[in-house]
Amino acid sequence: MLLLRKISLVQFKNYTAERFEFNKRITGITGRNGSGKTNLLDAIYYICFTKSYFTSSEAQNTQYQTNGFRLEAYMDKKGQEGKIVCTVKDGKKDISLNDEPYDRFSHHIGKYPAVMIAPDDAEIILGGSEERRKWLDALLCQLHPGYLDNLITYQKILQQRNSLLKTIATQGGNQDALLDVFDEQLVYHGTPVFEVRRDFLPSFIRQVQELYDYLAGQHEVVNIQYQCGLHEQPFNKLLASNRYKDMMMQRTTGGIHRDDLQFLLDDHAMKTSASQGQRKSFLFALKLAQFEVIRQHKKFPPLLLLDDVFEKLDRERVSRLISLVSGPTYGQVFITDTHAERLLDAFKENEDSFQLIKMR
Ligand SMILES: Nc1ncnc2c1ncn2[C@@H]1O[C@H](COP(=O)(O)OP(=O)(O)OP(=O)(O)O)[C@@H](O)[C@H]1O
Repeated sequence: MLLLRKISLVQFKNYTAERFEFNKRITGITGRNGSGKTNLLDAIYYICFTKSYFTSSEAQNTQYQTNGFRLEAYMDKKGQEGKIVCTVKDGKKDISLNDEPYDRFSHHIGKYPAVMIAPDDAEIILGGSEERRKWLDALLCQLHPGYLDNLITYQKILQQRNSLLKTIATQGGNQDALLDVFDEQLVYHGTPVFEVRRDFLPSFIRQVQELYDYLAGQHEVVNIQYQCGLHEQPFNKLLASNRYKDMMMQRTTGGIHRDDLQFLLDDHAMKTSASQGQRKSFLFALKLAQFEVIRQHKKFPPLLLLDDVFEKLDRERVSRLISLVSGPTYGQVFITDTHAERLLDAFKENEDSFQLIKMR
């Protein structure tokens, strides 16, 4: 079992200095709008992923008029204590586990897995392909240790290749040899990313379907299609055949950075055809299936962070969700709501494992 025992937040968003202790499996967090419920979930997400769920800007995570923040958390993973400290000061970020600083933050990710379900998640369906890649990558890097390193290196090489393409366009000259080197590196780091994405989806979609049917209370066929140029040809061939076009466009037009996922409901694009309720059910199914694969892979349940679910789902779906997450396969759950009574009522059958935190 993975349990977050306590966390302290200093100058993190609206928290000047605050400590929270968690002694039950399920923690309800209540308080008025803007009182910091989501920010507390985000701090928990931060110590698991070394970054905020909501923003990549550390300035936005830092309390206004200050120059940094500090998060300190104590985790219990299968009986072993882990002290995680994240600090950002004057733009410099440090993360340590049990007082050992990390050289690369990517090495922390996956050690303390978590799944967040938040209102903005609709962007996974409605937004651009980047949103879907971000979601998939955040999941896969918790399962495959080398995945994130490959992805980071791939992005760096991609940037270098794109600036070389710009230089060629403005200054001319033959840079085929250097492009060959970049291509080789893109293939080396990009192909394993493609293979992990491709192999992951078929079994994942079965879990999404099961959860969708359960939450929606009816059967509708959902599907995820993985769109990638590497289905048709190996990466080196794709880059070679695109080279002329890339030089014209001054950017790399094919590769795993262009991948997308097509979400389907009864064979129609979810983005344009599904109702709001169907989209919400799908998103929850997607996130809970994510939870399930991580649980099976790690052999313990990740933390589950549920933000504002009462506002997002109708009563029936909420009660199915609550009975699911109260069940034995779930671990520590954090759930926010503006109404304390609604939380107490939802978990009244689990009151022995339920703790309520009230924000001031
Ligand atoms: N960098 C920051 N410095 C100080 N305060 C911040 C910062 N970023 C956000 N806040 C404040 O945090 C508050 C929002 O907190 P949060 O989103 O956690 O509220 P909430 O309790 O989840 O609200 P709701 O019920 O509306 O979802 C706002 O009052 C906002 O001004």
